[in-house]
Amino acid sequence: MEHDGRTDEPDKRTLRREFLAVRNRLTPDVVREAGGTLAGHALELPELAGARTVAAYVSVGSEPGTAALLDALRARGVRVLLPALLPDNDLDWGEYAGAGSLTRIQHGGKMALFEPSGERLGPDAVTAADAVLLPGLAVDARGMRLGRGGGSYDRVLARLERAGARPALVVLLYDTEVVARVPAEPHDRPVHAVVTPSGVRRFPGA
Ligand SMILES: Nc1nc2c(c(=O)[nH]1)N(C=O)[C@@H](CNc1ccc(C(=O)N[C@@H](CCC(=O)O)C(=O)O)cc1)CN2
Ligand SMILES: Nc1ncnc2c1ncn2[C@@H]1O[C@H](COP(=O)(O)OP(=O)(O)OP(=O)(O)O)[C@@H](O)[C@H]1O
Repeated sequence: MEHDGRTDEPDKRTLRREFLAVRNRLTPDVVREAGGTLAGHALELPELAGARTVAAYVSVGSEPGTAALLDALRARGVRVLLPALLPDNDLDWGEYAGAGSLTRIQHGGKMALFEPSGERLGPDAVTAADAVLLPGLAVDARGMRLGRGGGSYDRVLARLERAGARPALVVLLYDTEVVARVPAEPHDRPVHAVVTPSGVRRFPGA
């Protein structure tokens, strides 16, 4: 296993590759079923029960499915914001207006994403969210999240902090992705909870 030379921990790049390899072996049925179960748990979170605006994302490939969750939130009357990737990996935002309102965008060599086709609200729109649902590849006992490596959500979290916004931060993962420890850098910020198909785990120190 590769190391970053500074600690005993495997580096982020190595870990991302390992977690992605496990995800890529999941069948479409497992991915869909996990999404349905996960949506049920997420919808019971008190942080989401009172939320008027939720920043979420449209899952792709073998990410735990978010389609059921997005539609359930919208049916509740929640304003759901979805990200659109900018050239520098920062995120712009637009409102979710149903599955038909999404456009598949291939960003060069990066993964293809489904983005809102309506009005763009600007990167600061996320500061209006009462809860932010984050993608990731793993989370540890402190709530530190291993992301995809683009730094998109690191920027979102930094922007929330600058604005003095304190939304609930919830990462959506598979059970095997909740681990003892992931490497953390000074810019990394912990999340408050993780939702997996088996339930919710909170990180009180976050
Ligand atoms: N479904 C979904 N939507 C999402 C994310 C996500 O993880 N999942 N994002 C999460 O931030 C944001 C998009 N940010 C991204 C940033 C970088 C790459 C990217 O470069 N991907 C390449 C190579 C990564 C690498 O260099 O290792 C790839 O996936 O092949 C993709 C998305 C917003 N939307
Ligand atoms: N606030 C920020 N503004 C600009 N770049 C940042 C910020 N925070 C982190 N970065 C940069 O983003 C890159 C990716 O960081 P990191 O490896 O922690 O990604 P990640 O947390 O796994 O990804 P993501 O945040 O997209 O889920 C690093 O080069 C890092 O320096």
